[in-house]
Amino acid sequence: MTTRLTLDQCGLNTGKKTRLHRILYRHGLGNGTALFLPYDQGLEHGPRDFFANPDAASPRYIIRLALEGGFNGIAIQIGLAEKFYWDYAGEVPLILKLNGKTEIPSDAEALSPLHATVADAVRLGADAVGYTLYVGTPAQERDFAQLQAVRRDAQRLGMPLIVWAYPRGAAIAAKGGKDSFYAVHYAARTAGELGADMVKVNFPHPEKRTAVPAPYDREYSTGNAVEQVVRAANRTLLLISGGAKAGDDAMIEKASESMAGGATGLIFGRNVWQRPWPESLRFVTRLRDVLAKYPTV
Ligand SMILES: O=C(CO)COP(=O)(O)O
Repeated sequence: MTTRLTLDQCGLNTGKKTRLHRILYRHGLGNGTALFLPYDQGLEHGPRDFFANPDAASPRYIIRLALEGGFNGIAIQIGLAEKFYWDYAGEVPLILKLNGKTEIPSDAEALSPLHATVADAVRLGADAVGYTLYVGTPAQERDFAQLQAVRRDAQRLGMPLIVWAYPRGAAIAAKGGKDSFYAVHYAARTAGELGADMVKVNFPHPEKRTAVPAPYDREYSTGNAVEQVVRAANRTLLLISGGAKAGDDAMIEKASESMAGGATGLIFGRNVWQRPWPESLRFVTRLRDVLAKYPTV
């Protein structure tokens, strides 16, 4: 059976470990797994993401979902954190996203600029910070340098660093695309190499494994793809993201395969809040049922 990475194996300083312990064992199911509610899509994709369920345009809908759904944390940008987090402070952990961008310019040379600091996260009572790293774009060098400064502050202030590791750009497109096994596997490794405490990746698509050059075409032809991505992340806890809205059963299968592969948890946004109330809450219950089967021991 696949074992899940424990906090004690992560080599964390006291503040980071305390905060991650709070997230993983004092919230959600309290069994070491994580269910995060991301709500940065209003910036990243624009208001179009709220057309499917207009109620979700209001942070209050998200707050209600986070609380009633028993999430381990919500990931939001500084503006919403400043204006809304106090309404439910302490009841659900805050992951402050430190960088972000709109989808208006093309992603080809994507770099997500910083607009908040680790010190802001401390001031707001956050339990982690989030950083979006684009792996493989021509702007990668500047991205790595920007991440280095965040990593140092996070280390100094005892703040867990969660890296959204997104493969992007023409080079990735030529090697199977951003959801290919190659891209996701490499992105998880990259985040671990650069000092992430937790890494968020897209679900690796096994059927795209062969779209890349050797040795990927033969080395990774069998088994649970998530398991291999978890191994690539080493002592960095791994989260799998939801992606565009899909059917219930497909999402539950994705969640189960992720957890069976050793992921610490799920960070599902649109698939949760693009549903109207109370359908959204019912779907969260199904996700929690999956997590309940995979406690971290
Ligand atoms: O982490 C995420 C966005 O920040 C994932 O969101 P989605 O589940 O909507 O893809």
